Amino acid sequence: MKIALLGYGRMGQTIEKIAISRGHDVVLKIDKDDKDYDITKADVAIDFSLPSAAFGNITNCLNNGVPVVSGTTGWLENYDKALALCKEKKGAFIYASNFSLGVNIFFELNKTLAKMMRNLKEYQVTMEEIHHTKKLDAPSGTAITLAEGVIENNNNYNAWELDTTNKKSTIPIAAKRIEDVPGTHSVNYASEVDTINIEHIAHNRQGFALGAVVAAEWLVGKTGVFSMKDVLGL
Ligand SMILES: NC(=O)C1=CN([C@@H]2O[C@H](COP(=O)(O)OP(=O)(O)OC[C@H]3O[C@@H](n4cnc5c(N)ncnc54)[C@H](O)[C@@H]3O)[C@@H](O)[C@H]2O)C=CC1
Ligand SMILES: O=C(O)C1=N[C@H](C(=O)O)C[C@H](O)C1
Repeated sequence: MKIALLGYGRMGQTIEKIAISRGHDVVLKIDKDDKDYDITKADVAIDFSLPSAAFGNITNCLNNGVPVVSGTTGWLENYDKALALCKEKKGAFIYASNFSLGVNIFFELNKTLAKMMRNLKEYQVTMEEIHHTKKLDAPSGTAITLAEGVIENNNNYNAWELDTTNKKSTIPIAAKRIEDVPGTHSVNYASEVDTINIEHIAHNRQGFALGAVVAAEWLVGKTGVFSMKDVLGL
């Protein structure tokens, strides 16, 4: 497969190594100063760029009939427009806040736990995410997906907020920034007598990168908007 990398930073470079090891050709490596390139050289594009750049990159792919996988976080105010464009152009698109197999299993575990806690009013949920100091967005896309997973499955909660909140129906998300941490997420249900805690710790970026390449392999030849749940059959 001919792959275009849109964003050649920490993730773009990790994805390149994994793509090559799986027999793919990286035909374009696009970063912030690359403007005039022909995206149709690629069979599929993988976007890990910046919150401010992702929507433009996705739009360019969909307008040119190139399937696109995006892992960039912090651009979701434009997500519905990307879906509409994908439908209009009969294109192929996957966004995931986290492409790792482990986190996608963790997402399902989070939803199951949220259902189990529905009638247990003595517990209050909080979330924490820890990332490296270069991260631009907070809370992380993964933490937002986790919060949405609780809200959809537990009607004691209807919103999330960064840091603290006074409302019992709002999930507080603490975002910590510590040098070199690839990504740690925890969901905690605390009562007077105990705490139930589930946690995912990424040890490096390999899992995110492998998931993005597997998603790209899966997407080529399909039409529609998909999620990692579709790719992994979860
Ligand atoms: N969904 C997932 O599994 C994961 C998502 N991420 C997200 O991916 C994004 C990138 O993360 P990193 O690689 O760590 O960041 P990074 O800062 O190392 O790389 C981003 C690169 O995009 C470049 N860029 C800027 N404007 C661009 C444009 N118009 N087109 C193409 N590239 C452009 C930057 O110059 C930079 O080299 C972030 O939003 C991060 O939250 C990161 C890891 C996993
Ligand atoms: O910026 C990162 O590094 C990461 N971003 C994603 C997010 O915002 O959830 C995924 C992962 O945690 C690493």
